[in-house]
Amino acid sequence: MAVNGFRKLPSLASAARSVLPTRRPAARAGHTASAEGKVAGTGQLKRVSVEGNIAVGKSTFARLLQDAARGWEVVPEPVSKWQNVVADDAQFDGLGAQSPVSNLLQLMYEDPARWAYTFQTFSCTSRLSTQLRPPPPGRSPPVRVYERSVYSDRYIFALTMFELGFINAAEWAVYQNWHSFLVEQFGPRVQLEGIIYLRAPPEICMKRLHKRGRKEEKDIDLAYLQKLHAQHEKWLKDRKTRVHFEHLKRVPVLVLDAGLAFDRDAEVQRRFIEQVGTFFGDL
Ligand SMILES: Nc1ncnc2c1ncn2[C@@H]1O[C@H](COP(=O)(O)OP(=O)(O)OP(=O)(O)O)[C@@H](O)[C@H]1O
Ligand SMILES: Nc1nc(=O)c2ncn([C@H]3C[C@H](O)[C@@H](CO)O3)c2[nH]1
Repeated sequence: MAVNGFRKLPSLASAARSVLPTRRPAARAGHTASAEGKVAGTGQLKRVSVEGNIAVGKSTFARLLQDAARGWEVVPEPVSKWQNVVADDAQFDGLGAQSPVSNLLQLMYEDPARWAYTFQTFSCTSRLSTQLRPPPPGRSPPVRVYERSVYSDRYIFALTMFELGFINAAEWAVYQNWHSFLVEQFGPRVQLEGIIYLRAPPEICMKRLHKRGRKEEKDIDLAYLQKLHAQHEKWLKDRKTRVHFEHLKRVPVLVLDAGLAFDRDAEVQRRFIEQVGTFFGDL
């Protein structure tokens, strides 16, 4: 039975109240070509994450960037890994694929008090491996754009799960120790040179979430999106979240108004690409 733990547990309610060939017309306008040149000229890989609330449009925006300039490579969030957790010793099906043992995303939404900690350890390691993955052969893109990062794993989601009581004090201490240790071990390889914050009211995210209709998310309520929104604002707009990595304290953040129709309005797309190009160029 899919009972939504986020609604069921009282702690939530109370806590929550308190680059490829240029293809698109926007890119053909010439903005990305010059922006791309600026970045490419530095000869150094820049790593940027796109952050924002659930369903704000990160994947949609990432596709826009991917299509905009040859030197921008988008690395998607590894959601399907969370939906299809495979054990190392899993059996192979007749077609040579490993059978998934569970859908951790669904478990986490159904019973967050039981699964939030497990989810955060898995989401974070899968993000780490995504961030460490080398570029495709023959391509050394000047800008890699990640959908979320090991930093939002901690400073948005794990922190929220702790504040809502779904991760207990012992689990939170273990997670933080483990996160700091791993991130410090990988050092510059998992650092970000910039962050793009797609910012929109939670009510808009709720509408988009319903429009997308991902089955695991069907019972997410507005209070949860409001809580995540406040966490994003504190970290990326007010810069009041206490972060534990020196480079992250100074990382430049580009805030974009994601309430706009950047999914279909060519003028908004052109403006966003131009702003992003300038931002990348300045990193
Ligand atoms: N600017 C926009 N205006 C209206 N609808 C949008 C906009 N951007 C995205 N959408 C729609 O909103 C839904 C969610 O978008 P998308 O999957 O890109 O979100 P996301 O931020 O990547 O989600 P998640 O947090 O789950 O990774 C999709 O149905 C998409 O078509
Ligand atoms: N608890 C939790 N921790 C995370 O680090 C995290 N990252 C993403 N998500 C959820 C949001 C979308 O439903 C879906 C796809 O983004 O996965 C997370 N949930």
